[in-house]
Amino acid sequence: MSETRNRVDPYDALLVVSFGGPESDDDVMPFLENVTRGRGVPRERLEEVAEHYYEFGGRSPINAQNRALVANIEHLLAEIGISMPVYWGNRNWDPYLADELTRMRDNGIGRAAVFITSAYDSYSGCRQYREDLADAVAAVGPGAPRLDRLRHSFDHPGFITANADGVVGALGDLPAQLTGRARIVFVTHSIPVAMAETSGPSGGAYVAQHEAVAEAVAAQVAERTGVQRPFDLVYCSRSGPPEMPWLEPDVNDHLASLAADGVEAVILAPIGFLSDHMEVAYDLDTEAIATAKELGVAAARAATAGTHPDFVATVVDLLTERAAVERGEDVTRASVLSLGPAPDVCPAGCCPNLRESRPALFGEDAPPHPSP
Ligand SMILES: CC1=C(CCC(=O)O)c2cc3nc(cc4[nH]c(cc5[nH]c(cc1n2)c(C)c5CCC(=O)O)c(CCC(=O)O)c4C)C(CCC(=O)O)=C3C
Ligand SMILES: [Fe+2]
Repeated sequence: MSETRNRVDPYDALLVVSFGGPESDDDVMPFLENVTRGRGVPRERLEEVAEHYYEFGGRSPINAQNRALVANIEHLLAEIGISMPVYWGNRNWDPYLADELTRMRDNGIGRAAVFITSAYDSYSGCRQYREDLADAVAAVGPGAPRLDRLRHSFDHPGFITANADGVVGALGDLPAQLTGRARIVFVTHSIPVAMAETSGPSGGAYVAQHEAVAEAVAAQVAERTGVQRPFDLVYCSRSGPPEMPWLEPDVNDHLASLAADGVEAVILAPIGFLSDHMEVAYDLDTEAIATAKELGVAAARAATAGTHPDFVATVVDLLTERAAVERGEDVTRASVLSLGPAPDVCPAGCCPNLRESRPALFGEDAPPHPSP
């Protein structure tokens, strides 16, 4: 059967699943303790990160971004004639996953699609969400909605275009005489090298996916501006104990080496973040921008995919795609990278938890749904 893409059956709802963030000073430490429980993050690192949040009044931008994303998805669904509720739950802060699943159950939601606000493969960006969802479903028990995870969005044309738009927009923020010479510095969250090496179905997916996105975004920017700009992929927000290797170079060190090479202007393009998280607000907009200023390098930050219309449409497209798959139709998957698309269902052992074994949804190794 060929596909019909304006339908969402068999799903009763969409659940947006995110990281969560604090909204006041009093939330900050309990939030950080939730995030780092059992993760071996040194106390000094926690105190340092807490200061970043306090500088912003204890409020991360992430929740407001997610509320806006949900509102935009609801709006687009209504516009294309689909009536479907959209829920939102977080791994690390209110509204928590189990509470949201309980609310869905009470509203009669039997089956829901899950959009995770993380575009790439890694334990932190994929399996950790899947494990926390398995815990939340088990906590709700029989009657919890059945969940299917939408595939990762990194290779979707809407994600690439949203990020290319961000870079083109930021070029306009640089002094006019420098835009032609600006280098694009793509930035993502650093992760432990061991996590990167084991990411995805056969390892190395985290870096490979980011490299492919960087190349595609840079190509689109070149096409639109008529200037072929050099680009790099670098990392921010390193955590963990100092003796543990994490992905490098750090964005600040990289800016110093670019300055030493005579680079006069850069665009910081946070392709690793779907919206303006604290890493973007602090590590890039505050810290890296200050580093660039000290070095005498002109710098502007590209917008994240956020609520860009093409990205909102990406979420809805992934939803209608998966719904068609579940109805047994043959689907065409929008994908612009030679790597993609990522699978709907993760192979067993994909993005492993290197610390302990926990049940995770959405994989060939997923536990059965609690029976009624
Ligand atoms: C790959 C990745 C993503 C992208 C995928 C995704 O989006 O999920 C991501 C997102 C986020 N990370 C976030 C915040 C934090 N991450 C931390 C710690 C860590 N992140 C890691 C990786 C990632 N993190 C890792 C390997 C650690 C070390 C501890 C561990 O192995 O788990 C810590 C502890 C303090 C510190 O160590 O920095 C905090 C506070 C927020 C919310 C920001 C806000 O409030 O706006 C978001 C969206
Ligand atoms: Fe993180």
